[in-house]
Amino acid sequence: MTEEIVSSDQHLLELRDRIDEIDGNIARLISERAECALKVAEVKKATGEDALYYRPEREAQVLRKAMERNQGPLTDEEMARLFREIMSACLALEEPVKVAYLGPEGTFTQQAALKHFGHSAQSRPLAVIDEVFREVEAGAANYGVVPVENSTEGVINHTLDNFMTSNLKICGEVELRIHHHLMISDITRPDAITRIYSHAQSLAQCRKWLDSHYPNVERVAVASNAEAAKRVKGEWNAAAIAGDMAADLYGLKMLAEKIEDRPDNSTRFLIVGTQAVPASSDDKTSLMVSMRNEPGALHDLLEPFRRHNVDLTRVETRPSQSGNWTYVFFIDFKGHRDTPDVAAALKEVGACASDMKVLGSYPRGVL
Ligand SMILES: C=C(O[C@@H]1C=C(C(=O)O)C=C[C@H]1O)C(=O)O
Repeated sequence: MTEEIVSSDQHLLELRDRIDEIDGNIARLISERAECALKVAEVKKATGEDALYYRPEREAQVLRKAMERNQGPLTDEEMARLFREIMSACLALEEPVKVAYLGPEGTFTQQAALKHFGHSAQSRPLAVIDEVFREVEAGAANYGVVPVENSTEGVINHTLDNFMTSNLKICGEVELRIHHHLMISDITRPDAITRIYSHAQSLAQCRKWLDSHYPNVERVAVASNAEAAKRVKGEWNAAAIAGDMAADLYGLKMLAEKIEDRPDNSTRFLIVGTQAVPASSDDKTSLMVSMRNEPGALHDLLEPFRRHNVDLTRVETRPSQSGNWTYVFFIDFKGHRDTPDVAAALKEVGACASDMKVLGSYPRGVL
């Protein structure tokens, strides 16, 4: 018995010694990698004032390689997440990247910003989507993160409409699985809830769950689900629907977890900036087009994509801001604008459109 304990203790010590040794090696290699990144910064600086330190296409390639190389036991996603943070720290050594996101703190957009840029980025919450665009246009932030579509509730019109007046480009996308929880504060009486706060989108994504569990409770739409979490702090008869980050931030208790109606509920976010991103070999392009209001216009618009084998991933229509009953199409497709098939399709669409703007070619979301 005692002998067994001694030998398992001994085994544990040996394994921990081995882990210490491996950690030493990892630390040395990470430092070596960071030295390399600093040298890359010098090369970039030599290109002049407007040197671009953050390179979305290269980061996507590094993450994809981390996943391809992985042989377990960690999952590919877990491995990529670790590399995400290493790169984030290396980039911060070159030049800390400044990111504006649709706040306040604790929103899913903040979670998306962290997922895309890692924790070494300097991030700043802004109150509305327009402000995120303005902050990047003014150069106060290098990039902005805004939601663009939800798998249950559809498009976020405000984001699309901003592209009609803004010159910003899309530099990346990030997808996030959205889990909503019903949460309460220390003073809330669970049996006396008369009001549930959340963002309108989140209330809509949990509509069926609310209908069956809280059919007679008032649903109050507020500016964000972080704001909902904040309000619940001081109310004994209210609950909020929000995500994990908001619960942590405001120290709330979960009353029911993962209450979204669809288990695959996810939101896609865009990274907006001023740079044109080179091809990463697995890219998407977003396009904004207006057509003359005549028969067959939509067919003429889509036909070149079919002919050049370009795979459309999304088509949205928004009323144009220049006249009644005229429309702007937002089209996403696979491929980079510099590749021959995409370039040929774009040229033909441009010839029949009354107006066309390529919003950006960017790496497909990796994580
Ligand atoms: C090191 C570079 O700069 C940044 C940091 C990267 C990294 O740590 O791998 C990758 C791309 C850039 O955002 C580079 O451009 O290669």
